[in-house]
Amino acid sequence: MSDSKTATSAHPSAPTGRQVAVLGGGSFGTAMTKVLAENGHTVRFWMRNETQVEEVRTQGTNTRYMPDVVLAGDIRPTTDFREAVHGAEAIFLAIPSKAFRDVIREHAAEFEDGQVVVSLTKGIEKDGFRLMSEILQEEIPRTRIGVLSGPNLAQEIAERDLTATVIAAKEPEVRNRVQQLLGCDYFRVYANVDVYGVELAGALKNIYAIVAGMASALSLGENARAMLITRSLAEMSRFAVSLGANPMTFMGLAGVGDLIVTCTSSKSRNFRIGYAVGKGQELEDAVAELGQVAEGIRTLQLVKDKAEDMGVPMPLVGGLHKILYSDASIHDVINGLMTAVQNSDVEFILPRTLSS
Ligand SMILES: NC(=O)c1ccc[n+]([C@@H]2O[C@H](COP(=O)([O-])OP(=O)(O)OC[C@H]3O[C@@H](n4cnc5c(N)ncnc54)[C@H](O)[C@@H]3O)[C@@H](O)[C@H]2O)c1
Ligand SMILES: O=P(O)(O)OC[C@H](O)CO
Repeated sequence: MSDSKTATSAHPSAPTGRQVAVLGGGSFGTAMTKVLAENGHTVRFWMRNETQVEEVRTQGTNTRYMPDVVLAGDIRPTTDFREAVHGAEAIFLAIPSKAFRDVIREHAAEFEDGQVVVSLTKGIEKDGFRLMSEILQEEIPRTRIGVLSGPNLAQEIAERDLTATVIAAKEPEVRNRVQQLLGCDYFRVYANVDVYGVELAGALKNIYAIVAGMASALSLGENARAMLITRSLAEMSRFAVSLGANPMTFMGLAGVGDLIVTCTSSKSRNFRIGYAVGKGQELEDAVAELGQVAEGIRTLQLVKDKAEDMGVPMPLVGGLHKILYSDASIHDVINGLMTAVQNSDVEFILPRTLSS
């Protein structure tokens, strides 16, 4: 947290009588709980660790994940899943992608018909390349599903820094409800119907944040950073469009917005992993030191395989994979990228003609 700020809660708004649930007691679950509680809603906050529940209940803190944050309002931490979701009009899931399906499957019977269930998770499942909304659709089709994604560093939201996000859902009622529940004077919620594009953008940008962290560690310069972010956008939208996403989604907050923040901020865990590796640290050591999830590492492997299967050129993904898993030197990979065939800038104007 920056020195000049405190993340103590504002006086919560008057109680609204609305009941919501947040599942997952890490950084983002804590930040979203804080927003919802400050907005006057009753928040059932589910996590698996009883000690953490006790700390939230008695101190209003979650020091393992957000050491400087004090929570206020009607927050009911619990390890009891049913108690958390029963009667909640909206359920927000901040569980890492690796555990997402297991948690939902184990508790599928506890969700109620028509409940609004919103994934906050920015990752992809290994088997079948499923996004979290697809897992929800498969495991709990009785519910109404949405996805929230955007330039949303948990720490800044907890500090009430001005932030915007995107709720993507097919049903207008789901979009409207989430906008009402979460929106406030420091948190704006925009709407989109391209669920797949919004969700895939959130997962893909984590890969490029690792690359950007490395570039920062090597002091490659501001021109290089602009090149990297822009070519990342070209690459991730090329991949997503080939899977059916709307290219215009990548012009929005969930696309270029999230890419910018994650590729430029040392508050991003993915960026920090790239920075550490760029400074010479082993990947496993960097991950262990972080102690929180950096989804981009898993996503990189899955996207590389999928892109190769589909024949979609992704030179930045390929280059990062070589650095992390084939012992290629960062300088050799950069040299390879810089001397590859020079292709078109915006592929929607001048189509890419070569596969390099
Ligand atoms: N932190 C952010 O700024 C941020 C912003 C937007 C989206 N997200 C996304 O939210 C998701 C969660 O991220 P985070 O920042 O909260 O991660 P985190 O590492 O801070 O916390 C993860 C939480 O998930 C819990 N968890 C892990 N496995 C579990 C299981 N099997 N059952 C129950 N709980 C389990 C952990 O105990 C921990 O409380 C990620 O997909 C991330 O990309 C994070
Ligand atoms: O800390 P990261 O790298 O997981 O990024 C957090 C958010 O996704 C930024 O929008």
